Amino acid sequence: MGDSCCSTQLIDGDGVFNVSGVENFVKTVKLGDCGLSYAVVSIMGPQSSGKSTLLNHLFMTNFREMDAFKGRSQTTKGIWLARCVDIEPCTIVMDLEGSDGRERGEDDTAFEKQSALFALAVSDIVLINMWCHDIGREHAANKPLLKTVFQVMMRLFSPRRTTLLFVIRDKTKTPLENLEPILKEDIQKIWDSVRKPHEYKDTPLSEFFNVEIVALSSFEEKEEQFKKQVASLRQSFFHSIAPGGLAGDRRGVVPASGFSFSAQQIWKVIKENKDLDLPAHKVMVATVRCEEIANEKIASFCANEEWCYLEEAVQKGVLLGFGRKLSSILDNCLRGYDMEAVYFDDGVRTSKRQQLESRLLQLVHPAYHSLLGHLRSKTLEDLKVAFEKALERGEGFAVAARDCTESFMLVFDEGCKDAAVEQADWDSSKVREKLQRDIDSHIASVRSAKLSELVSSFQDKLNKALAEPVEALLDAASDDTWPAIRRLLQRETKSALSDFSHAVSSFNIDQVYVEKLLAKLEDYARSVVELKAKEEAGRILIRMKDRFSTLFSRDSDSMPRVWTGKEDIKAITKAARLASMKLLSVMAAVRLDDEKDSVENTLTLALVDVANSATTSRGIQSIDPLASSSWEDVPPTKTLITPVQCKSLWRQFKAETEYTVTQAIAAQEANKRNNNWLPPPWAIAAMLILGFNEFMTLLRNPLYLAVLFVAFLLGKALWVQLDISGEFRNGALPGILSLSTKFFPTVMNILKKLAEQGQQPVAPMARRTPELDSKSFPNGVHNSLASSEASSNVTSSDSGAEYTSPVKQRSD
Ligand SMILES: Nc1nc2c(ncn2[C@@H]2O[C@H](COP(=O)(O)OP(=O)(O)OP(=O)(O)O)[C@@H](O)[C@H]2O)c(=O)[nH]1
Repeated sequence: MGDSCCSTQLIDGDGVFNVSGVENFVKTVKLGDCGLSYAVVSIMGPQSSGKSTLLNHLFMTNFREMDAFKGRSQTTKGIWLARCVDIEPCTIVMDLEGSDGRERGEDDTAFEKQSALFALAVSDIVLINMWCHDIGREHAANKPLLKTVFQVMMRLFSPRRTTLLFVIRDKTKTPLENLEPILKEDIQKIWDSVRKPHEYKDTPLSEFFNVEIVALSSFEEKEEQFKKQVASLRQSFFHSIAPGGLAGDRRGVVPASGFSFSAQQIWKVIKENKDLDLPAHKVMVATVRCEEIANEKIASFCANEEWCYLEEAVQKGVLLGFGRKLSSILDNCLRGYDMEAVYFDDGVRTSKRQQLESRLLQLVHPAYHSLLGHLRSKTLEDLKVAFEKALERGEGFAVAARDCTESFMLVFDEGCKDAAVEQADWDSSKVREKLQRDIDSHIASVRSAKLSELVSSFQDKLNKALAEPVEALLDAASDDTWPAIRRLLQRETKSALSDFSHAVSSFNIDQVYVEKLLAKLEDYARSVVELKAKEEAGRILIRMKDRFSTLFSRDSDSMPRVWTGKEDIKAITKAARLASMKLLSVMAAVRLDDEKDSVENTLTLALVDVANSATTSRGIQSIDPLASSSWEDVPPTKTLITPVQCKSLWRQFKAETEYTVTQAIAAQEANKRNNNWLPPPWAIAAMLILGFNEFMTLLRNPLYLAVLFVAFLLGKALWVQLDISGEFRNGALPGILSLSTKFFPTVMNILKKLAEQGQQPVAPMARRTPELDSKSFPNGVHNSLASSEASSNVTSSDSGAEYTSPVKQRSD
């Protein structure tokens, strides 16, 4: 109450619109907040007809009035604007420059027409100020004005009814009831005389205008009455926008916040002398204003702290309650728009709202998208951990995979629900599909890792179960070797495959793949055997030699052989070689498929029987069956040792075992020689019979006996000193040569020692007698005794030697 307001010039005398002034005015009187609840009043009338005076009394404004004492000259130039004080709803009033202005000259009616059109376009109520005495006058001052008003009204295309309130000034004693018909007749005449467009030809005046008439006493002469009448008139402006009020027709009213822009545009169109299509104008104003409001809302949304927080938070990770919070901010923003744009054209408002909404959603979509991205990756990471734990707990792979997938897809769906913005129907299915794909690929990779782990653990088991037994079987190399290996392979493979099938059943993988894995495992088992066989084949020569020397050097009870001379070395050698060849034939090929081959026959024929055949068919060129790089009935993939390799191996084997046989033969011969030392028994018997007399003589003669004893001692000393048995260990010839060089020095040495001992005194000799046992004997005796002990130890402990030298045994 009681707010007064300075008037603002809306349009100056030169027709320039005061944009900033009006905007300022709108802000000051808070017109923008009024929506549609406001009324615009304007006043037209001849110059100096007391318009400003009337407005100031009627609305308590402060338009400039002419000083009564200075005479009647123009005070109001252009159009002025003020807010009516204390009138509800908010009413603004425009004071127009007086018509028929002497200042502009008679012909300058352009501004008059323009301002009249402007007032009609903008106002709900137009006051037409006229002198009472002009009523019924042919050349009344207001007639051209009215004509102008009616003419321009046709150009507004306006569907609204404007109130024309005729204010009759300086009323006379003639009652209004008498004046009113005359005035209405005048008005009708003017209306009729106005040229109308075809469509309005028969349109009655009442369709465009609501004509009201009021008469006031003279302000100058009857001021009190004037004031009373004005006060009464003021009452009609209260609630003027209510139906039936002076501004009751609200059609086409521009919302208050658009008033400034609307007035500006209307004036622009009028100045350009174009037709003023008010409905189109209204849409245009609505479009511009709604756009402005939408822009303001977007700007305020961008600056919204809560939104800024959300936007920043979703860059870092998942944010709970995102959808709810964002929806609420968006809702506030849209509601703000609705409130401000509510009075603008429905169609425009709605479409601008949609645009605003889609712009806002566009603005927030990246945040939503980023949130979904975080949600997706977090869900995937959580699934990985949970899946790993489930597997560690021992859950079946397929069950764990299904459960984890289901539960984490549900978590993702919940997250999507939480992130969903009410205003948008964004589709999260693409992200969901991506997550599903990621989960599937993770599970697939874990599955393949677990399967290969499983496969390799079974391979390890197979390796353990097969490698060593196969090695042992191959080492034994007999006719049953390969059948035994086949049985072993079959048994172990069967058990491994059955265990593997059971283990793999929890993976729920398709049967074809399972078959593939089983086949892989089966192949692996075979490959273990094949590899082992190959490895053993690489050591065949050592194995053959081992076997040979074992069989050759030990008897059937595994006792070391002593080559006494009775053994059939040839037969033993043959048997040992045959056994070694058996090894070769077993190792020559991999025989996992129970097929028969002729490797052994070929080898026997070519290697063992070759001597026989060579002797029998000497001179006849026979084809060597081993002169080939492949066996007749063994495929190359299964061949471990080719025939030609067998041949070369056999040659090497024979060469390297030759020495052992030679040694054995030598040992046997040496043994035989040792056993032949005494003459044959018949010779001993003959000697005893024939030499009986000499023998008896010798026994009877102690001197002969002493000589014989000394000769024996000398002989024994020579035997020991020369180590005759040792010298003959390496053969007869080297022994004889060695003995011949050592014989004389040794004899001399013994004689010298005897001579030295003979010269020494008897007493010391007698004293030293006890030591003689240990020192007077040549070193060789002790050495021989010592070495005999040592060698007996060696012989007994060195049971693993290739063979025990019979020569050595004899020396003991
Ligand atoms: N006779 C008469 N004179 C009046 C009345 N009211 C005001 N006047 C006088 O008319 C003169 C002009 O008054 P304004 O109110 O300035 O008239 P106006 O129409 O606004 O004038 P312009 O703005 O120049 O067109 C002043 O001297 C007033 O005292 C009235 O009711 N009767």
